[in-house]
Formats: sequence, structure tokens, C-alpha cells
Amino acid sequence: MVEEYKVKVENVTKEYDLFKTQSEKLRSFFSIKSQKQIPHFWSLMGISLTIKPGETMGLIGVNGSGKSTLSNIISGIIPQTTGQVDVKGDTSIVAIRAGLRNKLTGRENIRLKSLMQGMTNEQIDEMMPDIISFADIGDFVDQPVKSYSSGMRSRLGFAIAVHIDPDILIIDEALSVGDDTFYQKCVDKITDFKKQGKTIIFVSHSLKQIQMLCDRVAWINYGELKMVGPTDEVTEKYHEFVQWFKGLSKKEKKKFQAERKNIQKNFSIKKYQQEVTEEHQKVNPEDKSIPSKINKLFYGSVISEKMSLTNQILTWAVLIALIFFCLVNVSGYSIEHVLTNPQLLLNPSNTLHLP
Ligand SMILES: Nc1ncnc2c1ncn2[C@@H]1O[C@H](COP(=O)(O)OP(=O)(O)OP(=O)(O)O)[C@@H](O)[C@H]1O
Repeated sequence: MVEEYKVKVENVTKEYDLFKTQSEKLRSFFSIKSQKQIPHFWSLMGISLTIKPGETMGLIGVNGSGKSTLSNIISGIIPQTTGQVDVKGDTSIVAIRAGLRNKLTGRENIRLKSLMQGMTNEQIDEMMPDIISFADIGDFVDQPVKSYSSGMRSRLGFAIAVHIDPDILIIDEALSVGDDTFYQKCVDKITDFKKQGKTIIFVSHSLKQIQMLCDRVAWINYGELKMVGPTDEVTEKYHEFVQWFKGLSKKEKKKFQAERKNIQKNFSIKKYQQEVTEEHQKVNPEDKSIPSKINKLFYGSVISEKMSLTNQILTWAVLIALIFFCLVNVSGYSIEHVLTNPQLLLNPSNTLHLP
């Protein structure tokens, strides 16, 4: 049976809490109320998108519009705040900023990523020389990745990603840092992938690269899906927008960006859920179960980044038990003594009392 889609993203949002300190972060994790209001920012405000098998989908948009956030959610690096993400197959992401462990050497990174993709050590040994040769990083392969230039990181990331043969390849701005020779090698490899019928998500600021490689393009604009469609149509509209923006004065540009960011700060997930529910109810007014179905669509497959009530209770119970056992230990009395006479904890003894 032919698959209908390879990636399906429905009503996906991503909220970031803009913590200033680690303690604010911890308090929020334990859901402890804080005096200060933590500002929020919605990096994605309800994206729905389908990518077909064998399709190369481009993601474009100005800086900070949410392209990397979306590609990281699809590749499973970060969770969405609401919505559903259905990915059929393994993904491999090549991004300048993600994917490689800084403290490990290039060789160790190759092994780790390949093992995570389910390959055996024998398969990895066999493939290792090809990856090293494609990445063209010479003796640096045995140096920690933190010593690599951005071009070297990108080359290694790209070499690993294409050699582990994923079903879905996600390339996030990785071609913008290499030299011309490497760029051509990557384009050849991507073309090869396309010929094999693999699915590719290609994030780039270069309209030339997007036009050369993509079948369809999604334009993400300040957290919203502005347009999705054939490459020529979307890139033309996007180009017009970029030209319009460039024509603004410095003051007008700042005002425009501030307005967009304000919309992202003040986005209401409740209002958005209500709107989606109403849209569905218009199509199917008889169906009384729509509100609960939409609630499931929004929160059914979401892993909370905050502690659930059950986990909070468990954590507090473990903490209290730990403190209790420490106090019993220090008091010099046995547990049984303390349980029958708790005030003994307040009068520690110098000698050990056995029951
Ligand atoms: N961990 C984070 N904490 C807070 N805000 C974040 C975090 N990660 C991303 N953001 C914000 O989310 C928005 C989208 O960022 P993202 O990196 O997805 O955009 P982008 O379109 O890929 O940008 P670029 O083209 O510059 O790579 C930005 O405003 C960014 O500041």
C-alpha cells in the first residue's frame, strides 16, 4: 500500500518560557508558584503540514521565524507544546547547531549516531572509512568536535546523516557553511537521495538552493504557516515580501518586527484551541464529541516539560522519607524507637539505642 504521507504535523505549537535564572527554571519544573511572572514566547503558533513520501519540502522564512524549531520537533530533538506529529520512518537531521556531541571525537560521534540509528558495530566499522572520506576532515577525525570549524562540523554531520541512510533526511542550513566543492558533493548526494524516492526536509535562506532542490515549499512567518505550495509560487511571494521589508526604513522595520514578536508573546493557546474546535464544528455541527477530540489532538501525544501532579507527590514523598532517614541516623535511635516516639528526633542521643 502506498503511504499517504511521510510526515504529518497538526496544530503544532511551541512555547518557550524565557527564564532569567536557573532557580526560575527549577521552580517552574516543580510547578512552584513564583512572585515574578515568567515571560512566554510562542515560537510556533499552530502549524499544520503534510509531507508526502519522496517529496523534498523546503522550509523558508526570515531569521527567528521558527524553521529550526519545526525541524527539531519533526526529528524528535525537542517536544511540541501542543499538537500531533506523525513521522513514518527514521529521521536524520543535519544542522549546524545540533546533532554532534562536542566532547566526543569525530570518530566517536560517527559511532554514536550510527548506533542510535540501530546499526551494528560491524556495519559501522565497514562504513567508517566512507564517512571519514566524505567528510574530508583528515586527522581531525580523532579530535573532539569542539575543536572543529563550522564547515568541518557541517561536513561531518552531513556525511554521517547521508551514510546512515535514513527514511527522512532533514537538512537545516547545513550547506551554507561549506566550500564550493563540498557544496557540490552534498547537492549530488541529495539528488541521489531524491532519485531513491527518499523524503527530504530542506531548511535554507538561499532561494537558489531551495529552487534547485525542492518540490514544494512551506513559508514559516513569525511562528505561523504563511503559505505552502509549489516551489516557484511560494518563493516568488516570499521574495516579494523580503523586497518589501528591505524597502522599509530602519524605524518601520523595528516597528514591524516588534509587532510580530508581540503577537508571539501574547498568543493564547486556549483561544487557538477554541478557534480550531469551532472550525471543526462548522464542518460537522452534529458531532458533539468535537471538543474532546480537539483536546486529544492538542494534548494527547504531548510530553509535558513540567512535572505532573503524581510525579510531584512522589518526589516530595521521596524527599521527606530521605530527610526522615537522615534525621533518624543522626539521632542515634532506631527507626522503631522514632516511629513510636517521634519527639526523639528533636533530642538526638550520643549512644545508639537498639530496639
Ligand atoms: N531555547 C529557546 N528558548 C527561548 N526561545 C527560543 C529557544 N529556541 C528558539 N527560540 C526562539 O524561537 C524563535 C524561532 O527560532 P528558530 O531557531 O526556530 O528560528 P529560525 O527560523 O530557524 O531562525 P534562523 O533562520 O535564524 O535559524 C526565535 O525567536 C528564537 O529566539
